[in-house]
Amino acid sequence: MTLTIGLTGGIASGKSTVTEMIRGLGIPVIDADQVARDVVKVGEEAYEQIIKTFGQDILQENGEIDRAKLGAIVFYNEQERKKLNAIVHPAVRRRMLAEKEAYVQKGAKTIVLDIPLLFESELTHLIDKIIVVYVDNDIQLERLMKRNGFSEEEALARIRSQMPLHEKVKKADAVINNNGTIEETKQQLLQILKEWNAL
Ligand SMILES: CC(C)(COP(=O)(O)OP(=O)(O)OC[C@H]1O[C@@H](n2cnc3c(N)ncnc32)[C@H](O)[C@@H]1O)[C@@H](O)C(=O)NCCC(=O)NCCS
Ligand SMILES: Nc1ncnc2c1ncn2[C@@H]1O[C@H](COP(=O)(O)OP(=O)(O)OP(=O)(O)O)[C@@H](O)[C@H]1O
Repeated sequence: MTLTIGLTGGIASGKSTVTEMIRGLGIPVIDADQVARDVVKVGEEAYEQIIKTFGQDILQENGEIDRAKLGAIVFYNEQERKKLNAIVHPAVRRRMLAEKEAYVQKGAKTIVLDIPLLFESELTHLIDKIIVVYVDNDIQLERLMKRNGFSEEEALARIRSQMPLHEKVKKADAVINNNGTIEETKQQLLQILKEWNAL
């Protein structure tokens, strides 16, 4: 039996930092942000639907989707965001399920699915246990502005487009508090994986 762990949190709460650690332990990770990029590549069905819905203006000169332009639309307008989610999420769900099955077939002991919108996009049925990576609001804002070079307004638009982190914490089987140092975060991760016999 494979243990499937869902790793979630808020934007810039530290999911990628934690998945790096998990990969370092030899546990496979499927990254929903990466899958969401793959399913909108030129020629994919979701790519065509995005152009139909948002027009040619959101394309770069080489025909690829201009993510900054699309982000500037969807993170400021809930209706537009819902339209994009309705196109991208079903394709993400299908591919995540297929990738997960491939690891299960190979007999992996543990798999981690890194899904920022785990609760928002109805993917909880894919997993057995949920870890939420938590940070305080002010630290999240500061790290997001620093990492992406966003203004406070740009960062807040993204944070506000997600379920509040304290609500995600209530739905978690385990919480990693990432307010502290990277080492403190790693110790919490190891403790959880040991408790779940996931190593
Ligand atoms: C709007 C897009 C083009 C912006 O791309 P960009 O390269 O700037 O951001 P990236 O994809 O790396 O996402 C960064 C973070 O933004 C947050 N985020 C992304 N999409 C959404 C969304 N629809 N709603 C809320 N938060 C989101 C997540 O925390 C994610 O980790 C892109 O995020 C997208 O296509 N989103 C829709 C698909 C989706 O929901 N992806 C999330 C995982 S399923
Ligand atoms: N404990 C920590 N101490 C200091 N900086 C940290 C810590 N954890 C993460 N960071 C930094 O905060 C930023 C956000 O972390 P990370 O990219 O892991 O978040 P994420 O949840 O994967 O974000 P996204 O949802 O956008 O994919 C990064 O620049 C990372 O280097």
